[in-house]
Amino acid sequence: MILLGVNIDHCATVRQARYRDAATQAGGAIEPDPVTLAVLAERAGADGITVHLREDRRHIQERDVWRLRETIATRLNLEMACTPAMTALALKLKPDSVCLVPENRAEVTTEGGLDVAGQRARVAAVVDAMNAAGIVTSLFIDPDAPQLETAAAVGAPWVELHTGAYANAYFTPHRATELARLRTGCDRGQALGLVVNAGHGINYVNIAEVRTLPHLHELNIGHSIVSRALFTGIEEAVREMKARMNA
Ligand SMILES: CC(=O)[C@@H](O)[C@H](O)COP(=O)(O)O
Ligand SMILES: NCC(=O)COP(=O)(O)O
Repeated sequence: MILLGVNIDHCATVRQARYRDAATQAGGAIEPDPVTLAVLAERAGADGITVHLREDRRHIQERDVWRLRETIATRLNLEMACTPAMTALALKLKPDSVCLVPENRAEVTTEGGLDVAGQRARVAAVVDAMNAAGIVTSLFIDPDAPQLETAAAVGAPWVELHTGAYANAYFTPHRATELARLRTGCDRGQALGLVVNAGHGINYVNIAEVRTLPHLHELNIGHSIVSRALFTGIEEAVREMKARMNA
């Protein structure tokens, strides 16, 4: 069975919608509360909760991650940039796992995978710190051989394959090529002894193909689940995705 990590970032996007900068953000936007959403998602069968604490705090705030740590019953997966500040925060927070992701303030969303091969020493230092603290590290990478091989070489136990290129290509002639690229990545990750997760842009339509990828441990899905929850409620949105993942 493939596990489901529910990313609740975009509940916080709605909450922050009226706050343009850190000064007003601190003014106490309180609803919709991401922690409440996380608890309801768990009640509906979420196997874990994922949040991306971005440096620009466009959605999830630091106070959210501390409240999640105290409240949720499943697993807390903290997505973070490879920075000293985020490493220090994670070592204090002690999430069940961290997922190292690329970040830049100009991006609309996470546009590509972390270039592990191009910054091996920087990534290895964070992985070593997390390994020493007993925190599982996942690397959010494109499904390509140099990234997968470097992920294994730096001692990361998990990878999360970026499914965004496939999701964006779904209605184009490139869809089959991107799915094949992911399939090859899953096989290579398994062969390298890595736990293989996947995420970004997975929805209630493309899940029918994503679920056929081999060796999948967990899918991290957020935007489509939160979007559907606006109409059906989070519990039904989570139940429906779990049913489709494992149909
Ligand atoms: C790393 C990843 O794919 C998700 O966490 C994604 O970043 C969702 O958050 P954003 O929409 O802010 O990128
Ligand atoms: N790492 C992917 C994730 O957590 C959720 O991405 P999305 O479903 O919001 O695109």
